[in-house]
Amino acid sequence: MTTPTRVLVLNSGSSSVKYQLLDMRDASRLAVGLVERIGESSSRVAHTPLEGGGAERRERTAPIADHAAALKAVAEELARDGLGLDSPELAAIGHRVVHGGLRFTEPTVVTEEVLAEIERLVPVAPLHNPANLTGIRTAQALRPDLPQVAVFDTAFHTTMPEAASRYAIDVETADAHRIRRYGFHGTSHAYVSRATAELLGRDPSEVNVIVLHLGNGASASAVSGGRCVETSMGLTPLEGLVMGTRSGDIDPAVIFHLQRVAGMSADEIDTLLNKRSGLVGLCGDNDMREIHRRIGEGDPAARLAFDIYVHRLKKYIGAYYAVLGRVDAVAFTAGVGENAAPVRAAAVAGLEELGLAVDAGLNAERSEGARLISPGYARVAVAVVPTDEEREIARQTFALAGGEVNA
Ligand SMILES: Nc1ncnc2c1ncn2[C@@H]1O[C@H](COP(=O)(O)OP(=O)(O)O)[C@@H](O)[C@H]1O
Ligand SMILES: CC(=O)OP(=O)(O)O
Ligand SMILES: [Mg+2]
Repeated sequence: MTTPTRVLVLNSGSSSVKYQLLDMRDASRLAVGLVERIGESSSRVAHTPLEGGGAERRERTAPIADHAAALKAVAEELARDGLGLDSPELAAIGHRVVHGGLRFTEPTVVTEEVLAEIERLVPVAPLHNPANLTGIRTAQALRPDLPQVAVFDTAFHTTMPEAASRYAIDVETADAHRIRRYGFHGTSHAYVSRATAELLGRDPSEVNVIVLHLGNGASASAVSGGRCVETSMGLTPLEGLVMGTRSGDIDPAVIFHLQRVAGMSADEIDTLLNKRSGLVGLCGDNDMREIHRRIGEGDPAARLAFDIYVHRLKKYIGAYYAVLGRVDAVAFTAGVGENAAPVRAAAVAGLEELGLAVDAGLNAERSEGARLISPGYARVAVAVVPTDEEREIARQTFALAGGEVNA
């Protein structure tokens, strides 16, 4: 029998599951897909078979009640292309797990004890860890013989110095409740900071990079010589930048004020800040494409939402510049970072004195891979670097499952 070389990666979010099936002999993708709007009446399943598959992209809407049903839909889609989970070519299943606390600094083979620890962290990642757990348990039930590997969003940030990772609150209280800054999107920050060094033709150990991961959730990180020294998310993925539906930084007293004066409960405020704030709270839309369109029509609420988003981003670029002392590159990634040229231009506008500038022509271009968008004279490279959390999770999963990774 040949050695299995395929890895299935599951990235379970609060209301979606993204997946990729890869062949780790060359890290090529055999299929990619997405189940979104889980729990709504019109969930969408989009499945694209790739290399050698020969089959067409398929899309359908159907009510998918929960993550377990979503995983079943994923298994069915793969099976239709002869890529089912029963395949003997599958070597392992890799899972993105958002919160790993302080304990998980490396990819980890899932055991009952690991599951219990991920469960214990649910209160600090309520939108994410429950979905991750369901993904793992469902995959285990389908393939109990395979290693299930958890790759943690928090792992890359465990190198942050205490000056960055501690909050300035009473130490005993903080320690008793493990309150500190953990940071998230670490797989993406690690991958993109390395890819940026590669784009510059330099070793990651030599370069300082500010990574701006701007998806639905958004975070910034300062990476020095390949190690994370600061990041914008904290105890939970709520701190930092303005996001699609999350507020990012606010004065914590806003919460007490809402409790005491507006009579809101802790759960109501949690929902307000996580789901009804950010871009959606400011203008009713969390999709940057829609915001661009409305700005084009002269819509003042969309304009203000954009300005607040970019203002916060610029503050973080300045802050991380100061933290790093010397910056070699600023890298934009994820849905907004990779696609929204106006966000990139506005975030860097006026920072010429810091050596930062964007070339309008390069910024407006559309292309697949990593690319520079700064003019030749700029001291600091500004780059668009597509992230690929799934491929990175596959690489780490396969390595842990004993495979030789060539790509
Ligand atoms: N062409 C585009 N122009 C501007 N923004 C875009 C474009 N495509 C995607 N986006 C933004 O990217 C977001 C999704 O980013 P993504 O990284 O896929 O998020 P997540 O992984 O958190 O679901 C969308 O909500 C939208 O705001
Ligand atoms: C941690 C986090 O915010 O993840 P996402 O962007 O997938 O919501
Ligand atoms: Mg994402």
